[in-house]
Amino acid sequence: MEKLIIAPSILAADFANLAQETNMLNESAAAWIHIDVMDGVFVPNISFGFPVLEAVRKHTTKFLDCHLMIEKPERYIAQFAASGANMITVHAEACPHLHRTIQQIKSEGCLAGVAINPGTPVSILEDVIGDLDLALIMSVNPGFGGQKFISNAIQKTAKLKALIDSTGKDIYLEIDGGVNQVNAGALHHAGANVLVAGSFVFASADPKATIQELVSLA
Ligand SMILES: O=C(CO)[C@H](O)[C@H](O)COP(=O)(O)O
Repeated sequence: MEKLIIAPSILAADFANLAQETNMLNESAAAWIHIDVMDGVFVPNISFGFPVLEAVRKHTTKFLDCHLMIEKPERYIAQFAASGANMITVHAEACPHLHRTIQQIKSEGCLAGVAINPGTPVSILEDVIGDLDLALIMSVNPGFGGQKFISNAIQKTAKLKALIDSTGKDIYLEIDGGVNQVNAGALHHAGANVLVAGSFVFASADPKATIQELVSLA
């Protein structure tokens, strides 16, 4: 089966010890680090922005996967790119001109992703899928870590995998929210090749072993 990338979300990390948390991820089997940016408008929570991204970037050469849960993200793409993002993922629901925003991300030298909420159908991606480097299915309603996995995400993953395959291109298929050892195998089997995991990793007794456990599912 295809290689599986684990992207631990630092939303669940200890922010007072971010350097140590990042160093732990550097030593782990996680290929990516997931950065959850929330604006208190698109989602009912505020997380962090550029200073935290810059701080993590200072301590790692790993791939930084930035998930923007913000309204009209086109206002800030250049600054996220300059702050160290490798992938910038915007929400389809938050972009009045989605195609233009995807092109803007690429023009800043980053890979471009689009995320969809649990209530948004995969079909919304049909007309942009060929332009994407990554498509992300939210398996919780965005805004908070530690929520319960919505199992319908597994069927959505299979639908998105079929859409990606129809392009003939290599496009990452990422799942975010409530990922753990119980659902990770089914998600990978349905076609996901990037799994975000926040609380499952950081609340575990041995985060590096937990990451290795998820990677080993592939
Ligand atoms: O985007 C997010 C919330 O909006 C988080 O990345 C996601 O919820 C991961 O956290 P957990 O693994 O604890 O569910």
